[in-house]
Amino acid sequence: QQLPPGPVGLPLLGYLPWIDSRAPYETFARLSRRYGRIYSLKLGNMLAVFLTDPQLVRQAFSRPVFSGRAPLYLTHGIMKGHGLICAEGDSWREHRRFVMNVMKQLGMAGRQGASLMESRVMDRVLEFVHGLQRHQVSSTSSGGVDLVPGLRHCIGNIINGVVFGRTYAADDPTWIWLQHLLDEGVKQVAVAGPINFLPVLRFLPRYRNIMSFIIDGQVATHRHYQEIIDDHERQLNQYADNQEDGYTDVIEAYLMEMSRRRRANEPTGTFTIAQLYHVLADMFGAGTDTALTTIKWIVLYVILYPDVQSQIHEEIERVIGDKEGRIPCYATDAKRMPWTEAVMCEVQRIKTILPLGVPHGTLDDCELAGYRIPKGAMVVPVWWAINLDPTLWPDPLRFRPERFLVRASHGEWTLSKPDHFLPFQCGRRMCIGDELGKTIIFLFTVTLLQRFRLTFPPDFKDYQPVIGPDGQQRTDDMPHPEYGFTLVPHPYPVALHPRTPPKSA
Ligand code: HEM
Repeated sequence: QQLPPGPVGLPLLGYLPWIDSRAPYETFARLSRRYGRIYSLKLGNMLAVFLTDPQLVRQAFSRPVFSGRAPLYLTHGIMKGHGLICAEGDSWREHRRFVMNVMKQLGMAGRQGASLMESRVMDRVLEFVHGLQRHQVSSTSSGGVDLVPGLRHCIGNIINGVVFGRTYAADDPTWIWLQHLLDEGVKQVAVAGPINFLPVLRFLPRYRNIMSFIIDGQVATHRHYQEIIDDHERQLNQYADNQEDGYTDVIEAYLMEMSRRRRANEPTGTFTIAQLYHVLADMFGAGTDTALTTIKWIVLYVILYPDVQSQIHEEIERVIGDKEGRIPCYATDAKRMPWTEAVMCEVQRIKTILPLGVPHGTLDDCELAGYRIPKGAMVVPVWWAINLDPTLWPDPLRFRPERFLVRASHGEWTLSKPDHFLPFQCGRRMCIGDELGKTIIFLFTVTLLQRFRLTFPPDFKDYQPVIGPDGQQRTDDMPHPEYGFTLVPHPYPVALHPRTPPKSA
């Protein structure tokens, strides 16, 4: 059997010199047009296999042999396969099962936990919109507001509550530092990308500084996590008799599991404090950046498409109401708001925040689509190509939420997500925070639009709607997004026009 076809690169470097460093996803989407639905190339010494057919991604990611992570320097060399995102084998299996169960018990996963998840998320959503309502006068008259700091603070605190059992005040210096580390860390990891394939680069001064930043940041965060863990241990010792009452966050659950194993004379196995640090960092990083980035794109698109925004306003008015000020509820309102849901899906399609997904790795030699895939290969689902494939999505560069709607037998529009729409990936490693992520995105977006009409401030001209030759508005030549771990829109300010008088202003 042969390897999948693909371009030949240079010795040692492989195809690295030809990759567009600002938009690698464009390079890999372009290659798929030449080599088809599965192709391979060398990145440094590593064989990378690219999948641009969603059926092939489903097929591969459902198989145990494809459930590893690629042996990148950052995941295997720095993170040493700890935590959840970088882990493989028994440690990954045990921790994934454990964390999914904890999320369920905390009401943060699955429909059955809807009400608890709603209330935790909604507290932070209200904090966010109340903060905006206090600033709205200056925002419409001047250069607008930057929604990102408030969003990052509130979304971060949702995850903090679940993971660490604590939230921070917006001006808490520790919190400002933690957010900076995440933000900067994501950027630096992206810049350090080539080290993954050519670890020798880490000795060059440019990369040495980045590696120091990443490693020092890791040591400092772990030190902070240890203080939080110590607090939890003190609490648990104090209330040792009531441990059957259950836990309220991931740290507590983890410590209780370690103590249960010790009392039962079971080996603690892969459950160690070092491993806990990484699980906490993974959940904080994976949960905050993804949801925040998705909301940034949604807000941008509803500003660029005012008619789309008006239709969301109409739906909010009809289902939730503006005037009485009832707060939205994901569990009951989302299914009655197909247009709003379709807009969110269409944004996730047209601006895939993980255009190269989260790559997997092969744990053994195997076969896919008739080709030989060796052990230790990196397997990359090219969502950028899949989500813009004209055979799956007609006129893919047009922003058309209608593509996610079908007319039901009773004549009403309902949401319909095709099988090839997979923003949380699929199979054995599929995102464990999908329900929480969807709840956060829905509640922040809908509550914001319930209270405000959003535009750019009059003097902001970075984004201009472009009308294509067919007379339809297009957005394919908007300012270049920034690509790190996620694809982030070029920053923009927002003018907030209140739709209902704020109650307490
Ligand atoms: C819009 C929001 C989100 C998106 C688009 C998203 C997307 C993804 C994707 C594509 C993966 C890779 C799956 C794979 O390797 O096959 C992933 C993994 C993961 N996600 Fe999310 N995610 C989101 C929110 C969250 C939240 C809120 C959490 C939890 C706090 C979370 C926790 C994780 C974890 C722990 C993994 C690693 C799973 C594993 O390796 O077994 N995610 N996510």
